[in-house]
Amino acid sequence: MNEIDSHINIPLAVVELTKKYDRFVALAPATFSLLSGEIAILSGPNGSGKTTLLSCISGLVRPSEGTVTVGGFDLDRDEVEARRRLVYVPDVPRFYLELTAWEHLRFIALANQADGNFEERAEALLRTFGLWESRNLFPHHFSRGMRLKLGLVMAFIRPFSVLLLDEPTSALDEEGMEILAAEIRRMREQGTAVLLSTHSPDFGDALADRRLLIRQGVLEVQ
Ligand SMILES: Nc1ncnc2c1ncn2[C@@H]1O[C@H](COP(=O)(O)OP(=O)(O)OP(=O)(O)O)[C@@H](O)[C@H]1O
Repeated sequence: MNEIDSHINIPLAVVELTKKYDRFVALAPATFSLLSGEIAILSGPNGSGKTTLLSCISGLVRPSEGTVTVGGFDLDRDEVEARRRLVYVPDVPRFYLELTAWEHLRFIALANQADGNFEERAEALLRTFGLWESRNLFPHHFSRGMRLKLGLVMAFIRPFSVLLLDEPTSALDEEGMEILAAEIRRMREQGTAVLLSTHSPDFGDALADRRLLIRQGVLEVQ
């Protein structure tokens, strides 16, 4: 394997990623990479920088310095290609007021050219997460847990090689956590790299191939 191939085979590479708000350092230079099929659990106290790290990697928040490379594509220079390979589920997913749950899925699938077999895949995912009966409702009428589940289904309806999840367990019941853990294990088998923040030690222990710990913006890779 040459140098370029080995680089492309690393789904996620983060180098010296830094975020400052004025003089406050929310994320000190952070460097790590994830291999294909690797699950990394990100933990740390409230306000330590977990969401900041995930949102900088996802491209939602612009870092002050550093690079993010997804499947060999630089998030800054090749944004479209990098974003095609990466999906981010925030702890509080946002929805369009005008669209039902089903319409959200169709919209995401179309936008990502992932409409092959759409109806079958959407039904299977909605059933898995217990949202099939609610598919024609508007997500702003959903409970917090249902919203998170729809956020997950919206992410999983299209292809990706890197999955970022911000505290998915905070809104899920016991059964929801088991369903999510099973989905994540299935993705690991398919080679997806997963970075997941959680305050739940049990959930993290059940899935972790690697641990990332963040304290006061300083990332420690274990
Ligand atoms: N837009 C912003 N402007 C200024 N400071 C911010 C901004 N966003 C985040 N911060 C600060 O950055 C720090 C890290 O916040 P972050 O949301 O990343 O923490 P977290 O580890 O995800 O916390 P929690 O576990 O409570 O969700 C906090 O001190 C927060 O106040």
